Amino acid sequence: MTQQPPIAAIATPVGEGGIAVIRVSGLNAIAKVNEAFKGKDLNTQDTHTVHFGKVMNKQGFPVDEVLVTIFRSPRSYTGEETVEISCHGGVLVTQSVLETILALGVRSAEPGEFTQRAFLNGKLDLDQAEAVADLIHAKSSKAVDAAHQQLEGRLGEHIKKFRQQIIDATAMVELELDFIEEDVEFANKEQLQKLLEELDSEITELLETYETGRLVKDGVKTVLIGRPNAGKSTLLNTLVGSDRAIVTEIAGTTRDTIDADWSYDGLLFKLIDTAGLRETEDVIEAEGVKRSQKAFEQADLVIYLKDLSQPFSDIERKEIADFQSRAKDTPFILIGTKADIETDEEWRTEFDLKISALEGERIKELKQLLKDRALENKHYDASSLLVTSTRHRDALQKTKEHVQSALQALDQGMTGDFLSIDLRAALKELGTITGEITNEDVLDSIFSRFCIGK
Ligand SMILES: Nc1nc2c(c(=O)[nH]1)N(C=O)[C@@H](CNc1ccc(C(=O)N[C@@H](CCC(=O)O)C(=O)O)cc1)CN2
Ligand SMILES: Nc1nc2c(ncn2[C@@H]2O[C@H](COP(=O)(O)OP(=O)(O)OP(=O)(O)O)[C@@H](O)[C@H]2O)c(=O)[nH]1
Ligand SMILES: [K+]
Repeated sequence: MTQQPPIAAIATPVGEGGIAVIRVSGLNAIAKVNEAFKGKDLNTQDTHTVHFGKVMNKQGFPVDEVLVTIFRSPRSYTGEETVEISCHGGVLVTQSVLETILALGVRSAEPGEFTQRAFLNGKLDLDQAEAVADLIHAKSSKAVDAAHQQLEGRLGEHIKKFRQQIIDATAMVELELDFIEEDVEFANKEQLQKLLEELDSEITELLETYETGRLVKDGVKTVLIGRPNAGKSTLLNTLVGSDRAIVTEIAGTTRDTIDADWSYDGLLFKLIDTAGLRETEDVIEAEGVKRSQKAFEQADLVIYLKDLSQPFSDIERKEIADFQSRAKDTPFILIGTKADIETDEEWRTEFDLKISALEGERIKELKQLLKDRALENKHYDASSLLVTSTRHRDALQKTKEHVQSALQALDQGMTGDFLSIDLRAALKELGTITGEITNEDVLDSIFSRFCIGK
């Protein structure tokens, strides 16, 4: 393992806290920190041991009382020699300790640089490094589960299995190339075809988890639409449990879309309250209605709200039917609101649910309905592996295309070298997921998502 020059950063959030941690990793990190440490000689201490002492500045004054943990290479998160300094959690104290270390000739770490080093040192595959960022950014418990699965290497295991299958297929192709004269080709062909078809369907199966994975990781974009005064803002406030959106009896109160995060049963919903739909002369309101339409188009889940205290006009019926058909595969939920107000209207329309946000009627049922519909037709169980990143999905998609192209070549009786080209390309795509094959740009875009100190 080659160790790079040492880097340092505060690994805990900036702010007042009980303690804060400064991380130092790289060549001679222990000796470096030891220069500023008053206590035991850190140079002679074992890996994974903790030591009490003081950090002293160049003028010989104590900066803080600390606990220092040392990790000897390669047994650390980064694989490099690493020191963690736990100091008192004040903003200024923490900054002073960091500056004391930087003054020893240690460079400030870039965002994600520790994890990047862990990747370069083979401690983590690229997909695992990405999972670290996902874990940190996770906003729901299902997103945490998915990131943990990936961090544990579950995606990597699948990729490694696919790789082995392709290598096996390549070996068969090459065998055929060697014995082309001896007519072993035919016996092999069926076996090879079976292997590639299996691979194709396994990749497809993994790819199919992406739709769920995306919802779990990014949240379900849930758009509330309907006529002015239908009760959209009231419902949003009821769900999130605070007065996020302004509610008044004036139709046309909500002028712009309003976003609020709401979690239910481990799933994150990104609720979007929209301006009530109507023709309007008001330019601001008209722009709001335009934005409502846009939000609708990007939705993962649509809730159309209809005020049950108002008669149902034909225009409204048409509008609903229109939205429903435009929603296509996006789940569409029709909710009757203000069920607490009596009406003698005969409802010819099937509502999924009739609620009263004001009285809290059937809100529990609504929450469950939202969750069920959001994940309908999507197999989800907490232990299953999900593809959650577009980068992985794209690479898997390309792998699949190469495998299919190999199958086609086989079917058309093309020679082995054609198959080899496809198989090699498939292998390369898989390698980009785990990071065996990568480039500067990909790494930059991945690690720049991290915070400093990770
Ligand atoms: N204080 C602290 N807490 C932390 C981290 C850290 O770096 N420091 N982590 C960072 O994100 C996570 C834990 N990840 C870690 C992964 C590996 C090793 C490590 O020392 N690995 C050695 C030894 C393993 C062993 O003894 O079995 C190794 O891999 O060889 C440490 C932390 C979360 N909590
Ligand atoms: N009785 C009753 N009134 C409700 C209920 N939900 C909302 N309202 C009232 O209906 C009016 C409009 O509610 P909003 O939540 O502002 O409706 P909106 O659909 O967001 O309205 P716009 O911003 O105009 O699009 C307010 O006076 C609410 O108090 C309900 O369940 N029952
Ligand atoms: K209103």
